[in-house]
Amino acid sequence: MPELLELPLYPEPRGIFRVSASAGAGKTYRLALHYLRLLKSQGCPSEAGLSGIVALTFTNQAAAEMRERIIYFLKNIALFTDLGKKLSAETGLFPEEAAAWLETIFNHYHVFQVRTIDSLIFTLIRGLAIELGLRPELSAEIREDLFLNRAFDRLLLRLREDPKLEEVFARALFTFLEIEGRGGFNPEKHFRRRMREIYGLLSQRAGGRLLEARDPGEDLSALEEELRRLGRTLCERVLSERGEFAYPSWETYILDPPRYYWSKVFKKDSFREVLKARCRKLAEALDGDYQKLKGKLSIYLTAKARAEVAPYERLFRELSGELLSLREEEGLLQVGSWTELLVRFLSENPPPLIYLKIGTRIRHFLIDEFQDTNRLQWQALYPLVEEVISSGGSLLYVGDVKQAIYMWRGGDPALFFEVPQGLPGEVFSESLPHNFRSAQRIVAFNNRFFSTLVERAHEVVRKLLHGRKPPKDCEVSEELASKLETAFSDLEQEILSEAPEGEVEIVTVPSDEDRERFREGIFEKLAELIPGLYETYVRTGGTVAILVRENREAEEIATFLFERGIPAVTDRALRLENSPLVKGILSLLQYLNYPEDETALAGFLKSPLPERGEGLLEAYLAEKRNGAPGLKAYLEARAEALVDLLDGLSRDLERLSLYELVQAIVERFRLRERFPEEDLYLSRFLTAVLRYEEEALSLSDFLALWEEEGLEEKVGLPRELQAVRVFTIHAAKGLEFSAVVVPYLTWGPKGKDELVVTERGLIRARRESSEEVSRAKLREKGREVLESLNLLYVAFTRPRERLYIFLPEKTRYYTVGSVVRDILGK
Ligand SMILES: Nc1ncnc2c1ncn2[C@@H]1O[C@H](COP(=O)(O)OP(=O)(O)OP(=O)(O)O)[C@@H](O)[C@H]1O
Repeated sequence: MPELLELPLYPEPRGIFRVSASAGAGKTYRLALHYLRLLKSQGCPSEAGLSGIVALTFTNQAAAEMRERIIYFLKNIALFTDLGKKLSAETGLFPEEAAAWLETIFNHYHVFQVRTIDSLIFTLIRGLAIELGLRPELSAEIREDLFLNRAFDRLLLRLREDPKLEEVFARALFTFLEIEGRGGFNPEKHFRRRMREIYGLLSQRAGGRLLEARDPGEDLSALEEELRRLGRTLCERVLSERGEFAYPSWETYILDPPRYYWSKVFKKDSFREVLKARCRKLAEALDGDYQKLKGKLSIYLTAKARAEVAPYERLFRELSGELLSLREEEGLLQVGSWTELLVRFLSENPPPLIYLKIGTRIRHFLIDEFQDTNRLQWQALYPLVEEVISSGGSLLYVGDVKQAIYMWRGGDPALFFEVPQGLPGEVFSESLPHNFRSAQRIVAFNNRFFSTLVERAHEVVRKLLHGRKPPKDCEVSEELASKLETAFSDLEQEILSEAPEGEVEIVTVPSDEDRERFREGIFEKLAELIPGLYETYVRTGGTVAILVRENREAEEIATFLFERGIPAVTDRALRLENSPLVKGILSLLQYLNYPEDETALAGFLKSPLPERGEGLLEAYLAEKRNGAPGLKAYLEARAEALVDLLDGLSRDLERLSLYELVQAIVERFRLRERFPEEDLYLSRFLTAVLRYEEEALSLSDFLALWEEEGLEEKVGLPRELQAVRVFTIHAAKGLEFSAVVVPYLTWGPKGKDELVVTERGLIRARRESSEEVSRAKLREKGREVLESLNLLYVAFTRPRERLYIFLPEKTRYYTVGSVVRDILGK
């Protein structure tokens, strides 16, 4: 099979190219190179040539990096640097051609199609708005949580006039409070959150497809009656034949199976184990009845597991209806629902014109990180790719199924190998054997570690699924282990002899049984390690990353480093709340939104925004004890200029956008001049505000949202930032760092949420559930097992030179930390 780079450029490459390779093998690099070769194949640089090549990535960040990489390569070729010479030889592009393409890109940036899959799908939807029954000006894309909140508010408004809805709502609330036993301090907030989770479960986890409306169907009380009748008959026969139960209480349980469903008496293989040994004959005679009872109980438990949470599904349907109305009335479409809408349309109609129109313009597709694509996205793209291939174009897709970490969002790594099926073109597969990223010792360590993991796949998977004492046979474990073996089969990489030696260090930390000591131990080690790494790498233009599983852990570590004077950023934000200025602006916004809010006013006074605010506040508090008036009245008497300024801002609220308002605050309090060291924070905050504003939020919407998750605001980090990066592994996918520390090896499958989506819809799985329900739950947990191991792989393969793994001396539960201990023989 020819290698991609050996394929002739003339005529243009046609067919399907698949590159699968382990981490750091140069997949993304290869994709960028291929992009350049495709430019070359277009002949004279032109807008049409540029728009005919579409490179798709998974996240906005990845798209931005890909664009940068392509431009960087072209610049190097144009300037004929050493790298440029190499690239020129590999791509066939001459310096003057590269310069001309650069100019074309800058002049026609809007057709420089390096974008996310979602954004392409949205373009398609917009092109089909009329056919889809959407408003043609459809443009606002809005975050799902926000969108759901609005749909939820609309539901609440309808409650009073719609008794049917009221009942649906009341039942869902009952499920939430009574059956699930949730609620907490602020039940409304938690209920909304739960409905968002349910929405996620039902729409995304189910492969992105919204489940059809359906009703539980089974009549629970009839089943209960039937179970009691079967139990009664069985007991009567035992007693009339002078039989005796092994334990007297079992008689009570058998008489009322719906109530005592959890009892061991329903878990025996045969009735012989239920009666005393002397009743063998009788037990054999009644075994058929016992099995029948058990079978019925299982049907009942499955039905119950459904019925208990069926109200959620009904409310979910109402919520979906509201989303639809929002879509129709306001032309809003939330992320995630686009694809479903398009796929549904495609399945009911012949490939629409837009596909043909776009399809004839696009000549080549390139897709990165394909292992995280979900089936629905692929179904939406398929007609377009088919059109491109059958008209002589190409598809190049790259990925690594070991790095599939978005299965929880419907990502389906099995797609990777299914893609060519049905596409009308020749298939070329290639794998890249070398590791270009990591130092020798790191590649050797990962080769050894993960191949041992594969050798012991069955044991590892069983323990992760069931704990340290797993059952001997478990169908789900076997399935998972063989999936793991297949995914990791091509894992070993060749080491480049010119790569630096590098280092892998296992750092022992206390057992995680005592959470507090464990945490302290980790922080102690970080305090020893990070300053040195900061000096060696960050100060000299390199990067140091601490990779964790949860955002919460990232926040905690970043704060800890911050307090020790080491600049640290998380992938979510430059810890905006660390900035007293941002805090002050938020208090002021709160006050402007609701001028009765004296706490907000006090917060603003305490912040560095007003020059003598803190003094004023202290004086006020001292006087207040003697019955002074409210804070605002106090300020009116003592700080007239400040009150005028506030009133001015209140008036501005009417005419300025949110972004302009924040800018006005920055200017009027001269924040940039007074606090130059906070400039970065202010810019970041303004960027975040701008993003929120694009979602057309009012000030109060903005504040509500910020309170919930503003601190998690994702704003791209400046590359040149001199700070330790504390990232989640999800955010670090595709990236690389000079040194990587993995401090918390505590993750593993949680299997925590009792709700599982099955073919039958939403069910509630508990320990005593029927076998069918338990298996569904176990499969769901199995997905988490694979994802946990893939996360380990992604984390260990990010460093270029040094890798530090913090290994707990002992672990309470069987987690990835235990896997590492087992594999390393610790
Ligand atoms: N052929 C090559 N020559 C020189 N450097 C390369 C080559 N291929 C890749 N690299 C470098 O190796 C590093 C890893 O490459 P890249 O990010 O493309 O790998 P990847 O396979 O996409 O990794 P991952 O799957 O972990 O995201 C990058 O720094 C890249 O510039």
